[in-house]
Amino acid sequence: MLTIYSDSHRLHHGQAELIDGEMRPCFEMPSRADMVLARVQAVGLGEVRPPQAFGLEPVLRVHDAGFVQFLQSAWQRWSAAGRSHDALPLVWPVRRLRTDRIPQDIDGLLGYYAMDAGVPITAGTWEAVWQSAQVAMTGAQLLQQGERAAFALCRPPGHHAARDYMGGYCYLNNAAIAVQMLRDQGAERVAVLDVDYHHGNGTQDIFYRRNDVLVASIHGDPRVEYPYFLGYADEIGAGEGEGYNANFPLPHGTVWAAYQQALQAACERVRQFAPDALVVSLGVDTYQEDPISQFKLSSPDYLRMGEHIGGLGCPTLFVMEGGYAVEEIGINAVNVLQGFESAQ
Ligand SMILES: NCCCCCC(=O)NO
Ligand SMILES: [Zn+2]
Repeated sequence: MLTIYSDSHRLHHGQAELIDGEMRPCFEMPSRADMVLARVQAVGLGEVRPPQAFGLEPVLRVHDAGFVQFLQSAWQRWSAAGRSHDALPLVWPVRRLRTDRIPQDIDGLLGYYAMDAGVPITAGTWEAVWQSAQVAMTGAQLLQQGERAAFALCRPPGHHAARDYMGGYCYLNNAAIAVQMLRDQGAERVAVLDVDYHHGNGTQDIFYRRNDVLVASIHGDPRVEYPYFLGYADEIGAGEGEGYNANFPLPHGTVWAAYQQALQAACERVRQFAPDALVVSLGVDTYQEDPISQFKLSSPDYLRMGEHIGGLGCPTLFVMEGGYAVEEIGINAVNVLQGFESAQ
């Protein structure tokens, strides 16, 4: 399987995130991608290629132009306010505050365009985010060119980013951008299977009213897990998109036996949708040792996960999302890819 990777990811390394009521070192760190790349190379998964350059147009097929412009200019605005540490929001527009007016001040803009305090912006963030999206688009192009599968080793991740907001370590929605590129290049129907521990609120939001993209997600129950405010089973899509969104929330402590049942149900939804291509949001924070997550999958379970996905028989683009047990992230992510290949 081909891997697409850009070393530009290390330009983004937030110093701290607000978690459990205190500022702690960011879990989303450069070594995550280094460990996955090392495992790809150690097992000889296949060639590792740099991303192609696709420009802004495909990004603007998914994201709001004002949001993208904010991402491009946020560090400069933050620096112009005399600050040299990471940019973080300090206020958010919750219920009955106005969002029909966009603030001009950087602190107002950060809150307007962020859903949480998990998205530090540094001097190199935009370049890293930009290249991460190019990595995903390159993967989409490889599928269009006939590859059965490809692995977009994206960092930062993307599935919490919606059309016009960032959050949960995500800035641009790499998987959604790849989906839209596949649609624009001829795929009639594209399915997204999100196996990250956290609900991909951004991906759901982007495609919620559409029937050309099925989004199926297995994740921690939002009653007790981030992102808390989306990801319930009764979110089935709206308008033309009704019936094209499927959430499979699971409780803390979920082990493979229960996870597998949800995965089989999600795969059945994909099978029924009969997509021309499948994009897998591959987070491995479902791992039993993950520091911020509460499922209990073991490393061999990821081989099984890959087999289930391979059994769908679709051209598949894997897009790296979360996973914070850095020592095992490479083993677990590549196990999915090797399990997939064994089922081809
Ligand atoms: N700081 C709150 C938790 C952020 C979750 C990031 C993630 O892994 N999403 O898939
Ligand atoms: Zn996650």
